[in-house]
Amino acid sequence: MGGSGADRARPQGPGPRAVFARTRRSLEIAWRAAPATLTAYGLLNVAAGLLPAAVTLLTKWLLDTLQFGAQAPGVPGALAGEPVRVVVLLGVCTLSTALSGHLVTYLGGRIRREVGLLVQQRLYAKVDGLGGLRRFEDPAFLDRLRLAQTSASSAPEEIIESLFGIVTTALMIAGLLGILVTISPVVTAVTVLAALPALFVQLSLNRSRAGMMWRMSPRLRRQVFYRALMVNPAAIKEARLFGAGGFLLDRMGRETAEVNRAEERVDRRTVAAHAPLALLGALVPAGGLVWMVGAAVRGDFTIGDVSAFVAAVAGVQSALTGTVETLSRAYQALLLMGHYDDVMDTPPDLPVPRFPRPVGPLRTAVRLEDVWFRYTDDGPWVLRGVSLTIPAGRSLALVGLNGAGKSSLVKLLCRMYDPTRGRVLWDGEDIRETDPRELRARMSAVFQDFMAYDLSVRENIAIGALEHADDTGRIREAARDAGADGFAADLPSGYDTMLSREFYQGEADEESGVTLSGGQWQRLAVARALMRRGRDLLIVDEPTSGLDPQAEREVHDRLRALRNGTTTVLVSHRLGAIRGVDRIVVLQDGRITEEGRHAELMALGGEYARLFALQAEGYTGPGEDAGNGGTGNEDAGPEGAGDGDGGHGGTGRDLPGTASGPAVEAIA
Ligand SMILES: Nc1ncnc2c1ncn2[C@@H]1O[C@H](COP(=O)(O)OP(=O)(O)OP(=O)(O)O)[C@@H](O)[C@H]1O
Repeated sequence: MGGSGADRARPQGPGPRAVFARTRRSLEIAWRAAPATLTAYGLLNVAAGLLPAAVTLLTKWLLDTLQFGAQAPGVPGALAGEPVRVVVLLGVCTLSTALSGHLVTYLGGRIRREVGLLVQQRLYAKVDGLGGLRRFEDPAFLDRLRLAQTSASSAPEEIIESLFGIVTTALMIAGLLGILVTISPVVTAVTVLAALPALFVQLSLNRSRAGMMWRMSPRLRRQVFYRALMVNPAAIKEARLFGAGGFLLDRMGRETAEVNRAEERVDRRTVAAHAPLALLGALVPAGGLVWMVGAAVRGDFTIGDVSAFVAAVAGVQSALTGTVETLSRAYQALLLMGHYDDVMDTPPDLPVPRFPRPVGPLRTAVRLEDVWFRYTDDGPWVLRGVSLTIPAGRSLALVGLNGAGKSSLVKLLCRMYDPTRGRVLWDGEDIRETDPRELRARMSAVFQDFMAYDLSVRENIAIGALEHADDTGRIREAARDAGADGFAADLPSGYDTMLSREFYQGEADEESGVTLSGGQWQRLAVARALMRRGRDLLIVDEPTSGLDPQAEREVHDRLRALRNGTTTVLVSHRLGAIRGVDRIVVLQDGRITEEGRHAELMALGGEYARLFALQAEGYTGPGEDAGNGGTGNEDAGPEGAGDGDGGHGGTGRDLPGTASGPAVEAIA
């Protein structure tokens, strides 16, 4: 979050270099996305800029020709005394003006769509390529990313539109002023001078509006956050039970009111500044017109001059107003483009060497060598000098209380982060020397906070190994192994049934989804991991926390069979389920405190034996001294404080009183 407070205090107006760089980037994107459309758009804008002056001039010539015939002053030879030719030209120009407006809008839309697509692709390819997780836990980066997501597809197109808009109005103003100068340099000077205050006042108002929007943006985002909470099913459950709806509504209302007050202040200043400007804007042309008419009556000006004056003054004024609006939009778009640039220029959090070492099949071991890890530079150590060997083909279980560092260790194994100190070795090679994608291709995993995708059952499983997405046999086998085949086959469209908690497309639509239970989602997550069969390392972080006793038994049996020969790292609070692994490692406060087979650790009588005994008491019912009233049993039991992790904990991580779980079987 560092520095964001100070940054918030002022709108970060882009300097000239940033304006140039962002405009150039926008043009480059538009050129990549739609070169022909961009060229046509540019040419049409130039034409649109020149046409008003042409119409004004032709009108003047027409009137002068009607008044003076072939002797009309200033009318070119071919048109002199030829009002029909002038009318035809005037018609062509008027028609072109009308058509060019529509064409510019159409081409602008095309550019917007093409640019939006390209920018979206680039932004999300960048996000996908960031490699690790660190950036996604940095609030400042997330904030920028959110802004880039909402604005990135529109900002480049708006910058281009503004750029061409400014070119158009500049041409228009230059053309009209050119005509005015030929009529009267004094009138021209007065018109320009009268328009300048409006320009400066508008620019200053724009800046203060942009500043207000910038200062209000955290409030706007919090407002969106409260709004989302009020319709989020998970949040609604709690809001209903705790009666927190009013609290959220009140918070949302307060944020909105604060934003409204700030907008109101800027609106009032705008009105106050505009009143004298409007007066000036009306008086100058009116005064000029009175003077022109008087001079025309005296014979100093022709009727064509008067008509050209009226059209030119009105044209210049409206063009200047348009420029101000365009500049204001450009300013906003340039600010937003800055967020996109920031995201695009973010370096990856996991450096990948230019020539990464290939990751071969695991032959000897994965090894952690004196690994120290913390999530932020000033945060507490989560792992403190962990050294650990996971021999190829063997299974290892990580055990420890909540917050001991088990999941963090797993994330280091998958190279979601690099250790702060120490090394993780794959067959002796530091995994920092490898490409994380290649490394992860050698692994499969079920994470504690697994994903539930609003896709079909088939797709939910196939995501584990998309190269086999069409292999129905493999998908069904993975589902069977995870205990998901039974309920999946019974769904309305079997494996093609859409699973959804959010999308609904109407009663008759097959796309509208079926909602699964927490445990069913978890079985799909296990099936997804099992789709990647034959990988070198299988990581299973709390695979059965939401499963019913029967499914838990089945999944553990299957995992036991699968880990035969597969290098496996298993994290579980169900100590009975992991007692069969080759090695159990106890983590306490980021350090390894015990290590060995189940029997060895039980004989040691340390932390593992204590946790195992506590859990056994839970399963054997209200024993003489089981659990209640003991010493700090809220923390001591591995399940005691486990709810709430990753949004999926809490769903029966332990099932006290059930008589058929593997833990019971193991302990009995
Ligand atoms: N993304 C993160 N950013 C900062 N701190 C984190 C992050 N993830 C975990 N931690 C902290 O790291 C410590 C270890 O967490 P970790 O999830 O590794 O524990 P665990 O042993 O897996 O716990 P549990 O049994 O509850 O799953 C905790 O103190 C936690 O608050």
